[in-house]
Amino acid sequence: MNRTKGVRIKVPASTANLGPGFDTLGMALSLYSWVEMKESESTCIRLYGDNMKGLPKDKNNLMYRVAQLIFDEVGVSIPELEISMYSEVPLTRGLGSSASAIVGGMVAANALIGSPLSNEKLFDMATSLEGHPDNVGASLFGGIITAVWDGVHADHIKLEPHADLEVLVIIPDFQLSTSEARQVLPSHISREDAVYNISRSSLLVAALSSGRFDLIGKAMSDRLHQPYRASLVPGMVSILEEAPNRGALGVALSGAGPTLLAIVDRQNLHKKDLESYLLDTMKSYGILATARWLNPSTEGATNLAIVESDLFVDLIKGEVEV
Ligand SMILES: Nc1ncnc2c1ncn2[C@@H]1O[C@H](COP(=O)(O)OP(=O)(O)O)[C@@H](O)[C@H]1O
Ligand SMILES: N[C@@H](CCOP(=O)(O)O)C(=O)O
Repeated sequence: MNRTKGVRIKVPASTANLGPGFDTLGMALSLYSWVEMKESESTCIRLYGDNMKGLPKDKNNLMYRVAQLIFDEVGVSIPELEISMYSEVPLTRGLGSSASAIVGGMVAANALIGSPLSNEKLFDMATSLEGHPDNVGASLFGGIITAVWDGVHADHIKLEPHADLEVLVIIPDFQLSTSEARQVLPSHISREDAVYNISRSSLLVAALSSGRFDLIGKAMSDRLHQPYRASLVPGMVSILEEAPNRGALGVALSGAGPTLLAIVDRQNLHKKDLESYLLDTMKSYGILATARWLNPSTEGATNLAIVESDLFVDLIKGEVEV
């Protein structure tokens, strides 16, 4: 087996669901994590930047655990690893931090042993761990992905985001774990609501593929998860209703929340007004939030260069180890 000295991977964050595509649609975003991994005499995990605060730095760390899943799958033994990670992705805000860590750890571990596993196999393993393919698929493949998971295998098709699509995320200053935001969901839904979502999710994929910006707003409406999660995200209901009148092409809860996402036409001249409206509305509900203008990331983790390196420090530009 061809083992390289060390590997470095860049992984995009993600926004899952895009409204109606619960557990199905995802889009990679230009907010990144970097993971460096190499064999070591004893395990050492270094985490850089405020977003990494509180995460375990021993063999319980998610990235170490997913790396061992890869080695077990291939039948190699590398029990001791040096792993470094720097991430721009805030934790538990609905921007796919866990998906980034899973994908980053898996792609890095696979690369470390000469990439014996295909991207499709990594996708199956990552989906099995995360429980749904939307956010891991976006981080792994980039672009907009539509995915299906049958409990064993995940299939996907990647759409190239239109060059005029820009994304505004409003990140509240509180955390909401995906597991908590899934607990409020009902286990059964009516046929009417199922039809409502199937039709809009299909329309959204078609609108995104064909550049029909005029239909994105209508297509991003949802009855499967957002109404049930509304009580967890103050201000969300007002924003979902009003943001399309303030210049958003469409608006949704990002992943399991609490971040809200607006899809915007890059040419829109009133982007600043939209941002102010969203921040002011959150504030009126007592929520402080940060706005970030992002782009869809067309490249996923697997498409970016894997380099030999043992100088992670180059990359982190003075970020402090936490
Ligand atoms: N770099 C990382 N290393 C280890 N664990 C991580 C990392 N990033 C995220 N996690 C785990 O994922 C959890 C957040 O996942 P989740 O609740 O799904 O929210 P998110 O929307 O950010 O993915 C964190 O509390 C932590 O347990
Ligand atoms: N489909 C999932 C997506 C969760 O994404 P995350 O980025 O919030 O972890 C859900 O809506 O629960």
